[in-house]
Amino acid sequence: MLKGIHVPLVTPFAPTGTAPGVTGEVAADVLGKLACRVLDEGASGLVALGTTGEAAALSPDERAQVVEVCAEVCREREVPLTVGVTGNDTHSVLRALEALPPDVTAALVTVPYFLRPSERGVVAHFEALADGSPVPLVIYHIPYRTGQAVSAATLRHLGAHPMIAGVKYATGGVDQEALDLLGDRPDGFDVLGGDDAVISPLLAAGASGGILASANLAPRDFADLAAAWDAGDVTRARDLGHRLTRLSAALFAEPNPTVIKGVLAARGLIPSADVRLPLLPASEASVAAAEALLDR
Ligand SMILES: O=C(O)C1=N[C@H](C(=O)O)C[C@H](O)C1
Repeated sequence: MLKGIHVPLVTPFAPTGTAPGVTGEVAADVLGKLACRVLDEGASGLVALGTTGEAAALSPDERAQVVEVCAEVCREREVPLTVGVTGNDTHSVLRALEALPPDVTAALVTVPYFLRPSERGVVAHFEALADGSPVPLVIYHIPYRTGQAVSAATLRHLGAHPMIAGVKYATGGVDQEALDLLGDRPDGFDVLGGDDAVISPLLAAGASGGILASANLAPRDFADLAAAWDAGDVTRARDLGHRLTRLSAALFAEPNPTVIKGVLAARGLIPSADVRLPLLPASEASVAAAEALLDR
């Protein structure tokens, strides 16, 4: 269901010029333009309310506004819209899923964080969500943030549920569990890379695509990378992959999405590089280093 490169859009804010970490309102018109730009350049779909979109720092009204803007663009372009839904208690996540507006293709749901339930608890959580959700789920597996291990066997078990469409796999590398999962995944269950710097080897190992913050800046290159691995064009894929890994490392030199917003603002694509507390804007040096790689 979700192949290719899906872009978790940043949330652009109107400039205030007050204090670092304090921003103006969501620049909805600019968000719409960013959405069109990444799709024009080859992205397969959009992700609203990802970590990159600073979802946790948006008010409920702002979250609804972001989803509305993205949904309108996805509707016009007939591409999938995935919406991030976070939370670590089953009932409130289920309520949030039930409240999703129409036009949402899938919900990106984080493995319950901080609580560290057993893996059986994780399975019970996702089965309860999948049984009640109006849209298919993509499991967001990011153990270095959630503190929760989930094995390939557990993901494979969950992937057999008809309402669990895939996993955004972000364990920090291409580990044995990733290869185990990619070597034997349920029919119709997509594995999407979620660690930008290792997307190339994950695609080489058989991932269906990626949800990549770096694609806010280089959508065409990431789309080409996915297409090259898909077509078996190993020489091109390796070359692109090596270059994009360096770019992603530079874009993640400071907490995401601060460097990406710095570069987007420097290029006039968003009105300010502002991020909301507890994030602080990236340093000029990090933005300049990323820009230099992007220019190459
Ligand atoms: O917002 C997302 O979705 C992503 N967030 C990750 C992060 O902030 O660590 C990075 C990934 O590229 C996509």
